[in-house]
Amino acid sequence: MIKRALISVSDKRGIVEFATKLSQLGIEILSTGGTAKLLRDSGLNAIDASDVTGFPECLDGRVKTLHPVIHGGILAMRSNPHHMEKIEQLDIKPIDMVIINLYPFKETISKEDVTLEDAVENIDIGGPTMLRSAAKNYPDVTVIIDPKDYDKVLEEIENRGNTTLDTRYNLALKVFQHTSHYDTLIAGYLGRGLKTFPETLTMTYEKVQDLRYGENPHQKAAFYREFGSQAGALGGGEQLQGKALSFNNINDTNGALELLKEFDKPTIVAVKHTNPCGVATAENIFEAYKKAYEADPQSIFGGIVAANDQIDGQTADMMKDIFLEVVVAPDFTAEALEIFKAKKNVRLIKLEDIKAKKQGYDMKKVLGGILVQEKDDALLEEIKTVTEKAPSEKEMEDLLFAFKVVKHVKSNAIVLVKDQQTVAIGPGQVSRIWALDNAVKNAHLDLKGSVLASDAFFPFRDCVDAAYKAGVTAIIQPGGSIKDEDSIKACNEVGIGMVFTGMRHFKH
Ligand SMILES: NC(=O)c1ncn([C@@H]2O[C@H](COP(=O)(O)O)[C@@H](O)[C@H]2O)c1NC=O
Repeated sequence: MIKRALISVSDKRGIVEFATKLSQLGIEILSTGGTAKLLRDSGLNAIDASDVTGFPECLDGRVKTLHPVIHGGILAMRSNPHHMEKIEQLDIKPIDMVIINLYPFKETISKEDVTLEDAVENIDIGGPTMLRSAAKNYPDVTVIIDPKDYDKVLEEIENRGNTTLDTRYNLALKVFQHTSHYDTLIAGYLGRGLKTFPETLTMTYEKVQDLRYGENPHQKAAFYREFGSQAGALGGGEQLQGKALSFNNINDTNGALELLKEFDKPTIVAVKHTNPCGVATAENIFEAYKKAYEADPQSIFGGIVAANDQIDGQTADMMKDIFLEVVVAPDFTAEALEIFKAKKNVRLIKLEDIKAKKQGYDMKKVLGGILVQEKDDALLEEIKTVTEKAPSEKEMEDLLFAFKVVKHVKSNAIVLVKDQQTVAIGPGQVSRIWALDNAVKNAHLDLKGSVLASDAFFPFRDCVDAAYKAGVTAIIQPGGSIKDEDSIKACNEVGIGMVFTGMRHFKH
């Protein structure tokens, strides 16, 4: 039977209605300062926690409920005669239900002008302490952290005088999930800007949505977002059309966005299975799309297209000729939206700040652990010409374009570019020459006069020889192989200009 409840809430929405029902059910209500006042002002009979503890609330509310009379009342195991004898001796009365929500720490640190003092003052101490006491003693105590649970709990009390053990267990679990989320936000805020990797790593995410399935239909999945600004991330976008995003849509679109952020001029990135299949820069987004499409008209089918400028009617008109899973852009003209109406299955995402770069770490789940590293947000250390011939200015522009793209292709990766357009991409091979051979073999455009980028050094001269055969005139690569001289010699023999960047970009 629930006889006494303690209510202490920061977010007071719905609490008067809930407390009124509890009161009508004959449950005695204890409460803290602001909550008690609200309940009394609403005509309810609420006993101040300070009257129960015999201690006034003090230190600007830092100490209200931190007292053995409160915690003994919550923690005493009703099935343990020693506990019950003890609390009786100490004149502590059981508290059977605890209804709490915490100081708004997350909302406070979300404010742009938040000060450290403000944030610290919004770290709730007494609330989580009571929540933990009540959740630990779930066999006897009902604990509510979420107003969404008010109705279910009321229904059970109305029907049987108490909640079920099952409900109390689930509410307790919810509490520990909530308090660990709350504490992780605090640790994250206080540790913000630290460049070291902490001894223990706690992360917290909030569910955005359940997904229909994961990478494959037999895998269940959900999408979670991290705390903080979603600027430039998919979570900050607005879906204008189409079915809900799938697991693969989110993963692929993310891959497209990361690559797109390398460019300022109007650029299109088309992605398939997280690898780019066509990337192009042009004077406007239509020309860029045309070039990205022509780079590989086969693979773009069913792919993801990301644009860093508004999609207009002309571009939408061309896009509608094939099936695309997702089109993400900072905006769409009214004409473009009208055209896409005929292609209901295309998911359109408006992401205004698509160029915004994200800080933070990269993480990769491995069996039994997680790898954490800084984001790969640099491009190169230097540009050093290592051959007799230096690349021309135009070749240099294309080399840099190619190096930006190859950075985002799964290793081993080779990218060929001509006129700011990928003309061949060789992703994810276990041998570098295979990546090059695949790129050349599957190219849709003429490779004569193209330039080549490699994500890591050439272990042998074979890549230079194959590149020359394909029509490549200049190469960009990190350098650093003990056989660099062999590749340089191969370039000099055929008049290819090669530059080293001093920076490798493996991506797996
Ligand atoms: N210090 C304490 O003993 C204490 N006990 C409860 N609180 C919190 O005080 C808030 C409610 O305060 P009020 O009822 O005065 O508006 C709740 O968010 C509750 O979690 C406390 N405040 C923070 O630590």
